Formats: sequence, C-alpha cells, structure tokens
Amino acid sequence: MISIIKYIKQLAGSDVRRLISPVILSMVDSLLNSSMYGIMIFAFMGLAAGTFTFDVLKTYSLIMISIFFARLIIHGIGYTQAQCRGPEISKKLRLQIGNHIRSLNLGFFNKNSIGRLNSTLATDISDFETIITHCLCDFVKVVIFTLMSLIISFAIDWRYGLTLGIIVVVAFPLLSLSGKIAARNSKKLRTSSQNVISMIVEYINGIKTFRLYNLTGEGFERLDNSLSVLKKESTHAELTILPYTMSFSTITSFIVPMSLIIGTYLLTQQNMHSTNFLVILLLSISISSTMNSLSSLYPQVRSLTKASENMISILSEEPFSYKKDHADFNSYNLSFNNVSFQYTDKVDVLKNISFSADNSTTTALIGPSGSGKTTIVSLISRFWDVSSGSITIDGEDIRQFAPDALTKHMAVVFQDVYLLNDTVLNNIKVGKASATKDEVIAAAKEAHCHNFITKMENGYDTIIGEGGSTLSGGEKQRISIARALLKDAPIVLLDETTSSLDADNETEIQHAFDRLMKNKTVLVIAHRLGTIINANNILVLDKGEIIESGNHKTLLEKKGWYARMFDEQKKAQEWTVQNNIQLKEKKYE
Ligand SMILES: Nc1ncnc2c1ncn2[C@@H]1O[C@H](COP(=O)(O)OP(=O)(O)OP(=O)(O)O)[C@@H](O)[C@H]1O
Repeated sequence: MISIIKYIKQLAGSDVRRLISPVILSMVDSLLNSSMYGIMIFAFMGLAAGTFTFDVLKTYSLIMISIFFARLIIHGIGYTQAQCRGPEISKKLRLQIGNHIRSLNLGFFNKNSIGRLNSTLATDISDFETIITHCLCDFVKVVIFTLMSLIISFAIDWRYGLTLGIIVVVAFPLLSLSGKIAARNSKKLRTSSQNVISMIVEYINGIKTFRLYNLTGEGFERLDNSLSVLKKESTHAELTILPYTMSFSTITSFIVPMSLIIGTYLLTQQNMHSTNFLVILLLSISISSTMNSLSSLYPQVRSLTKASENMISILSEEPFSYKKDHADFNSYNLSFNNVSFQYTDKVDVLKNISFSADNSTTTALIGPSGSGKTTIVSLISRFWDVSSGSITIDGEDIRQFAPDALTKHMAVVFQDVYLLNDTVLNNIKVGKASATKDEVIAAAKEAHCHNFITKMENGYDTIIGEGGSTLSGGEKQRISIARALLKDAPIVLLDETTSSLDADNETEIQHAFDRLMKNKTVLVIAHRLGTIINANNILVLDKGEIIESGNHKTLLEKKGWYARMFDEQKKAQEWTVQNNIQLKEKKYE
C-alpha cells in the first residue's frame, strides 16, 4: 500500500496535496461513524441502570442527529472534492504524458508499440483516476472504521477485543496476499491487453492488405492469438485471486457468529452487562460487512502498481535537452558539419555528412532507396539528434533550441501526409492557426486544391475522415502543400512531394512549389531528376554518404551516378512518350 501511495505522489506531483482534504474528510466521517457506537453504549447503559430519562433521550437524540448531519455534510464535501479533483489530476497527467511524448526522440516509438502507448494513455490513466476518485477514500474509511471498532471492542471487554483482533490478524495476511497477486496479475493482464490493442490497430491500418490476402476474421491468427492470450490471462487473474479473497471473506463472515458465541459466554459466565452484549452484536455486523468490502477494494487498489509503473516509465524517458525556448535567426543558412547518425547502436545510417544550404537556395537530395535522404530531413526537424557532428542554422547548433521553437521556422511536406479528422479548413489552418478563411482559400488555390474542395458536400467545412481516409493520395498531398504555403516558413523541407500527383496537375503544382520555395532555404528529396534541374546544389547519397555533389550541369559533366540516372530517366520518359504516341495512333487506325 505504501508503494501505491508513493506512486500516487509521484504521478500527481504537487497536486497530491489536493487529495489530502477528501482523505481527511473520509477519516473524520469514519470516526464519526464509530462514535455512534460509543453513544449507543452509553444509551444502553442508561437504559439498564434506569437513568435513561426523557432529557437524556433528548440529549442523545440531539447528538445522534448532529453526528448524522455532520457526516452527511462531511461525506458530501469529501465526495464532491474527490469527484472533482480526481478527474482534474488525471487530465493534467494525461496532458503531461502527452506533452512529454511530444518532447521525446522518435526512437521512443521504435521501442514502444502503439498498443502500449494507447493502453497507458487510455486504460492506465483511467484506472489511476478511478483509484484516486473513488477507491482511495473508501479504503481509508474502511481501515479507520476497522481500527476504531477494534478499540471500541477492547473498551467493551478485552476478551472480545482480543477475539476480534485475532480474526483481523488472521484475515489481513490473506488480503495482503490477494493484493500482491492482483499486482502481479495486472502486469501480465496489461501486457496482454497492450498486445491486443496493437493487433487491433495493425488490423485496422492494414485492413486492405488483410482482405486481399484473406487474413481477416478467424484467419488473422495474430489478433486471434492475442485475444486468446488475453482471455487466458483474465481467467487466470480471476482464478488465482479467488481463493484468497474468498478465504478473507469467509474469515470476516465468522466475526458475527464468533461475536455471538463470545458475547453469550461473557454475558452468562462472566457477568458482562447485557447492554455490552447488544453493542457487541451491532458492532460485529458492521465490522463484518465493512471488512468484506476490502476483499474487492484492496486488490483493485494494488492492481494500480503496473499502471503506475507504465506511466512513470514513459515520464522518466529522457526528453530532448535544449537551452532556449525561442529560436530567432537573422539568416536561415543551414549547415551539416560532419554529421553521423545511427538509429540503433550499431549501424551508421549517415556517415560524415557535410554540406551548406544557404538562404534562397534549393538543395536537392537524391540517391537510392535507404540511402538516408529522409533521415537528413528528420534530423533538421529535430525528430532525432545527430550521433556526432552538428547541424546549424545561422551558425547556431540546433540542439540549443526546443524542437517546437525550431519547427516554427519550417514548413514541411512529408511523404506520408497526416490529416486530422476535422474540416478541410481546419486541416489547412494547421499551417497557421490564426489564418482567416480568405487566407486559407488563397493557399488552397495556390496548391490547386480549391477546385476539388468546393466540389465536396460542405466545401471547406467538409469533415475529412480520420487520417484523410476520404481523400485520394494526391488530394491529401495538395492539402499538405496548402498548409505549408499558409505557414510561409523560411525553411522548406519537401519529401517525395510529387509522387502522388496526377500528370495533368503536376505542372501547376510545380508552380505552387516554386511559390512555396521562393526566397526560402529549401531541401527537397526527389526521385524524378527532371524536377530538380534548377536546384543550386544536388547531393547524391549512397549508403549514408555523399558520393557526388554540385549543380545539374557539373554533375552531368562528372559522368557519375547522377549523369547515369539522369540519362536512364530521360530514356524511360522518351520511351513512355513514344509508347503513348503509338498507342494513340493504333486507337485512331
Ligand atoms: N525509424 C527508424 N529506425 C531504424 N532504422 C530506420 C528508421 N528509419 C529509417 N531507418 C533506416 O535508415 C536507413 C535510411 O533510411 P531513409 O528513410 O533515410 O532512406 P531514404 O533514402 O529516405 O529512403 P527512401 O528513398 O526509400 O525513402 C534505412 O536503412 C532505413 O532502414
């Protein structure tokens, strides 16, 4: 239990103080509840002694009514506080974890499955909220009431107190064991449920592939297996804990018959006052039912162990370090200085990369698949940090700046465009939250998406499905170009931007790019060499190294990889044009 309190303290941070008040109110409520039994003893004693007059009855009734209303108010305040503060603390925690994840190196996502993150952000935090909102106060109430009942029972008769004490001492280790097992089971259960979530996410994302390869339904063994494991773990968790909780409940149920036996013995053999006998019976019924509720409450509280560890392990991931929250540059000259980079510890994905990309210039990155082009772009956005060497903007190492501060100066159009499940308007406004509708429309026109947007059911107010599922690849890409145009940032990073655009639109889109790239520091990844002929500098990458660099003319003169590829692409293009002409001629024959 102490470990759970430590976890709550660690996760709630300074807000843990806000939980003290509802916990104290629960304690007071429980103390007042126990005090009713004290008053009952006095009342019964007065009755037996014949001193129970109408005035005494009035006094006792007044006290009882006052305690009743005090309890009502205290319970109401404590309950309301817990109900309000629990969700507030967990909301803060959710935001804290979300913001923390945002500040991490993207390597974190290589190590952690979507299922794990999903389960932590949804289930683990919800469980934490349930514990701090409901279970914590209830648990405190039960413990205080049990302790007070023990004290009262000793006050009535030490032999009765001792009997009750022995039952509690025998029962509590069982409860403690059930808590330990619940904590252990919850580790396995949570891991299995994380696997199931990962599989479901994979299943939904890959539904097309699964359907094409008949992997849906029973055939999709991975999801099927993970569901079976979850079912097995859930059953195992219930069955392993059951003997302990049942034994605990059985022992606590013995309190009433044991009290009856010991009470009768004390009454008949030891001359105990009959009023005490009555109080013993009433008290035993209350302790028995209160302690019984612990059998489900305690394992529930202990199962928070794994959930807390999951959240703490995410929060203890080292975020990107930086010195400055803001980045102000006089120029946007970008420079790679002997940059090497590894995603994992072993393989150098980039080796000693050095180049400069100055203001108002375009630098093109080309090379075979896996040569490191996307990695270079990701390093500039500080998705990752270099393993050695440095990247500078205006002579300043980008590691000095918070990633958010850096990306404010960048407009990025990546290969895999992510669109929000929101209106078209808001999706474009991602580029500039303060943009007016007119500005959005102007950007959409420049990116050649205005026409298809206005043909949609609600125009700019049409909701795009999750991840842009209702749009074609080219449409998604044009919306992402509109975003970048709206942002109008001084550094432009383009990755495979023309790959999903249809041929008819490509020239027009190229104009939009020219507008986007004008007077900017541009880094563009391209596979079609025809689009980068005018680039100021072309870097040819192979296996993480720059094997050639220069402009189109000098690279052709070198007669190396670039010249060979350019020649091949030109021939392929001529061949396609030739084929198209022949096909058209055949059609009209
Ligand atoms: N998140 C990652 N974790 C580990 N390795 C990665 C990761 N992303 C890329 N790599 C590896 O780094 C190397 C360079 O990848 P990168 O995506 O930069 O190549 P690229 O030139 O952009 O390829 P393409 O033209 O196919 O997009 C590849 O070997 C790739 O497998």
